[in-house]
Amino acid sequence: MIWRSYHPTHGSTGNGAHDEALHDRRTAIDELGAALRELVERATVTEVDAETIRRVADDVRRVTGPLADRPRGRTQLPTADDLLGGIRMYNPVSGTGSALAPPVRAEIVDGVVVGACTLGLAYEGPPMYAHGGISALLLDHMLGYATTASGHPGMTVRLDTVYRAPVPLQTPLHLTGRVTDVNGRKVTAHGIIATAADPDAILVEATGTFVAVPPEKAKALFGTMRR
Ligand SMILES: CCCCCCCCCCCC(=O)SCCNC(=O)CCNC(=O)[C@H](O)C(C)(C)COP(=O)(O)OP(=O)(O)OC[C@H]1O[C@@H](n2cnc3c(N)ncnc32)[C@H](O)[C@@H]1OP(=O)(O)O
Repeated sequence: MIWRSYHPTHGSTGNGAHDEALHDRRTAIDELGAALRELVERATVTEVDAETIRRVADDVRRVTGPLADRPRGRTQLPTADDLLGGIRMYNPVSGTGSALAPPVRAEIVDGVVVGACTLGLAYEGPPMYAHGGISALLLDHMLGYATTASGHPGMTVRLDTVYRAPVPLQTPLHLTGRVTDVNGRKVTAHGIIATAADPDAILVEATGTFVAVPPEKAKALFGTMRR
């Protein structure tokens, strides 16, 4: 599974009408995701008065009503996703439909996953800097992408994170992830977060161990999943 951002050419089935409807749905999800992220960031940075905040809260509750019509449960995959094709619209790191994702844009360059994102004030931990858990989240994602892209997908069983310097908010970031060792079912990967302006100065780095899930475990964990 590769958690990449959606692009219109991904996941083509050869069925024109179906592909067009799917593309339209994914584009709409992209648009809603962008609007939600803007809402989250504006709600975080605003210093308007309490009356305005209450009015916006009422408005938001009202406009989200239509989305409640056809909810899916945890065993049902989003119809816009293509799990095996690596399209996860709501992934909380890279999903363009997610209100939680920065989102990270990542690609593979010479066998290394290279990512970019900018974290807004919604991700704040220490004043002006990213929450440490967010850095770990981004790195888990980068390492998971690297292990999957290398042909050795697995689940994280361990993530060792070293915080060398705070990660600044509202600053373009540079992220990497690469596989460093494959030993049977166990894969080790390493990644970093730096600023785009100074990509060699490591702010946070992580080493992760990923374990391939054997078929019987996969059945127990994911067997109830349906499209
Ligand atoms: C339909 C498609 C869906 C596909 C869905 C794919 C989802 C991808 C998700 C990607 C990334 C995530 O966020 S994953 C989410 C966070 N991670 C999780 O929730 C994983 C929770 N952990 C687990 O469920 C389990 O540990 C498994 C299933 C991963 C592995 O269990 P297991 O099969 O019983 O493995 P086990 O025998 O214990 O260990 C195998 C080897 O790994 C080593 N090992 C185990 N744990 C550790 C550890 N913490 N640190 C070091 N090494 C460890 C063992 O010593 C052993 O080495 P040796 O004796 O062989 O030398």
